[in-house]
Amino acid sequence: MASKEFTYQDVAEHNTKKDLYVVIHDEVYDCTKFVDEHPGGEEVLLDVAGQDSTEAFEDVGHSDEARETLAALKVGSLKRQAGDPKPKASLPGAVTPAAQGGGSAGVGLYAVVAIGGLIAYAAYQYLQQQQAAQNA
Ligand code: HEM
Repeated sequence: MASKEFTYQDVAEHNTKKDLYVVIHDEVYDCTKFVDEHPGGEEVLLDVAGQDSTEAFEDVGHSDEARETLAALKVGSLKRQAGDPKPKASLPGAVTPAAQGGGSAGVGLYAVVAIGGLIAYAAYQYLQQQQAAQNA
């Protein structure tokens, strides 16, 4: 199978029904011949023509058969360059957890552990007192 490298700009040029490339999981697929056969209709493919359609493809929950069809349409892989749209999983401008002060999740976790510890300690103390009271 061809393993040509495409830039996002290369793929973006193939954005018509007669020449339709899409990017899914950073691989490039030529859906030109498939667009008329797509059980989900041609519209959805035209909507994502020349773009990253990873999210659209995954949201539908395509079958293994669909994934096999997809594999057969592969023409190469995507070569990301600076300034390209980010992979669909992280939306443009989205704040990454690290930039958001990655500590916050950790602090929350510490708080849960600390509170859990306090509760356990209080329960232990309480039981000790109960036992002491019984033995008295
Ligand atoms: C580009 C490669 C794609 C391939 C090879 C593909 C293939 C298929 C196949 C084989 C089915 C039949 C059901 C199944 O086996 O899961 C299907 C259904 C469907 N596809 Fe795609 N698909 C592609 C892209 C997309 C995209 C980008 C969308 C965007 C939303 C989409 C939307 C749908 C929908 C909505 C159905 C359900 C149709 C129904 O059950 O009535 N597909 N696709």
